[in-house]
This record gives sequence, C-alpha cells and structure tokens, in this order.
Amino acid sequence: MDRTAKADGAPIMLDRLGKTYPNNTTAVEELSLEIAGGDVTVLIGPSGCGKSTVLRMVNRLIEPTRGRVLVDGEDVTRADPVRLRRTIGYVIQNVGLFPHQTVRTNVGTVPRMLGWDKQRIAARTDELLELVGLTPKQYASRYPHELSGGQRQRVGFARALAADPVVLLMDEPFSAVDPINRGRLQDEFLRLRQSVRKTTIVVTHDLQEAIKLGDKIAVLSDRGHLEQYATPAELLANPANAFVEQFIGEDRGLMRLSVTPIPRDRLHSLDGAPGDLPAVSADATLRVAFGAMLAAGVDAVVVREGDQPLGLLSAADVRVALAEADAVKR
Ligand SMILES: Nc1ncnc2c1ncn2[C@@H]1O[C@H](COP(=O)(O)OP(=O)(O)OP(=O)(O)O)[C@@H](O)[C@H]1O
Repeated sequence: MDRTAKADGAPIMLDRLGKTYPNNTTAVEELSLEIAGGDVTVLIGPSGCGKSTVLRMVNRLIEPTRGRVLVDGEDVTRADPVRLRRTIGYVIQNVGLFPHQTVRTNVGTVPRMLGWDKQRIAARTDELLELVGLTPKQYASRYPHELSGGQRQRVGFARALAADPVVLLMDEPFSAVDPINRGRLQDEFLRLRQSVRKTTIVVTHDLQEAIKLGDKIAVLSDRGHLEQYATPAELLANPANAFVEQFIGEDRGLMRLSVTPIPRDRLHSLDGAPGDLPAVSADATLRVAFGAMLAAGVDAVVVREGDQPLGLLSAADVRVALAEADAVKR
C-alpha cells in the first residue's frame, strides 16, 4: 500500500492559546483557530506578531502559557512532547539538516527513533526521495553541502514526511532560497499535496506565497490577534478591516486575478476571431489569461479544454469576472 496516499490529515483546534515569555513579553494574547483536516492554513502578519510562537506551541517546542491545542481532538499540551514531535513534521528555514549525515540518514531520522527495521527505513527513504524529485541513486549518499539550497529544502520535506506525521508545520520554509527556486519549490509543494494531504500550518511573511499555498489564511496583528481568517479569494475580495486592507496593500486587484478562475459560462464565440490569438487552459486563472494577453499585446485569448477550443475571453470579460466574483462573496 502507498503509505503517502492517505486520506485527509487530522483537524487542529487552537483554543484560546496564549504565550507570555519569562521576560514578560506577551507574544500571543489569546488565539482561537479551527483548521480542517487536510487543509493548508497560512499564518501571516507583521514581524514580531507571534506567528512562530503559535507554530511552535503546536508541537510544544514552546510550552503555551494559556489555552489548549487539540490535534484530532487530543489535547497536545498533555501529550508526551517527544512522542508528539515524532507525529508532527516540522520544516524550517535553512532546513536544519544534520551536516555530517548523508541524505539517506537525514531522511531516516524519525523512523530510526521509532525503531523501524533497516529494510523498511530504506524503502521509505527511497519512496520519499522519489516523491520530492531526488533520484535516490544519485542523491541518497550525498551530504547536505553537496546539494543546492532548493535540493536541501526538498530533503527537509522528505525528512518531515518520513514517519507519516499527522500534521506538518512549516516555518518560512522557502525564504532562504532565491525567488526562482522559491517559485519552483512552491509548485512542488502544491504537486506533492495531490498525494500527501497532511493538515499543514505554514508561517510566512510573503503574501504571494500565502495566496498561492493556503486553503485558508489567518492574518495576525500584534500579540497574535486574529484580524481575519478566510480563503485567499475572500481575503482579497473583502478585507475585514483597515488593518487587513493595509496589510494586503495596493496589489490587491492584481492578486485577485490569481485566485479567480476563468468564467467558462461567459466565453464568446470564436467566429471571426483572429487565428493567431494566444490560448490558455480553461483550468487556468484570470491572471494566466490576462498575462497571456499582455505578453502577446492583444486583448483576448482563446480558452481551451485539452485540444478543444471552448471560446474567447476578452480583457473586458476579465474585469467583469472580477466584479462578479466580488459580488458573489458579499
Ligand atoms: N524566547 C523568547 N523570549 C522572549 N520574547 C520572545 C522570545 N521569542 C520571541 N519573543 C518575542 O515574542 C514576540 C513574537 O515573536 P515571534 O517570533 O513569534 O514573531 P513572528 O511573528 O514569528 O516574527 P518574525 O516574522 O519576525 O519571525 C516578539 O516580540 C519577540 O520578540
């Protein structure tokens, strides 16, 4: 059986969770949040608002001062912290791989702690390296310094997934790589999610990343105060208050293009359309369609399903579709 193709992960509930550090800094006042099993939730907000503190309270790298964290209904503040960390995958910026261990040994860390036999660890390691796009034959015996930053990040993923955790926590997972590789890793992450649907909490300060990766986004302000918890589309269409509006900034309109699908039922007939218009897939977003128009210097694209042309989408349609998406959400 493919161990990775499991059903949705465990739901997580933060219940009036708070942390005051020994120096009396209150990093998180009182945060409540419900995360559905299998969802990716992104925590975003200004520097110092308590994002990392929240994340680390989930696996108890930081002990909460107040409140509870329920994973699959179980209060993790009562669980044995060592056992807990074996069931929660954790990916951080710069990965934190052990430098003197090979890729294979790094990936097998948690299964070894769990006492799996050698054969099972080897099989699981191979399976995961394949999954993250690193051929075991080529990469398993390398050391972290023999890899690129992006490859190290992939190994970090594989390691976090090794013992099939119920939850995945990622703290700024892509921020140490350059923008091009960052985009690739994000795409990879989305591709991996097709087969590994773990409940995941991602901390980032990058709104584009939040919109791309999140099923839901939690916007936090100082002391972990929850300003809005919504899907990317809802957040961009209807910021809950002035804080969120300012946080999202002036790119809101453009970013909405990337979360709004092409309106299939609004396409025009292709009769009389010029033969050299660019084509986009019907599954694409308005951003892809609009981008194709800008790149070709035209004001319409052909929308296709596979090889089959469905109809024509114009620049004016893009504007109408955005306005309609807005109206539906209000
Ligand atoms: N160990 C600690 N002791 C005392 N205060 C701390 C400690 N760790 C963090 N803080 C403080 O708690 C607050 C929240 O920190 P946290 O790292 O959770 O924020 P963040 O939103 O993740 O920030 P960033 O985006 O800059 O990483 C900050 O004011 C920080 O200075």
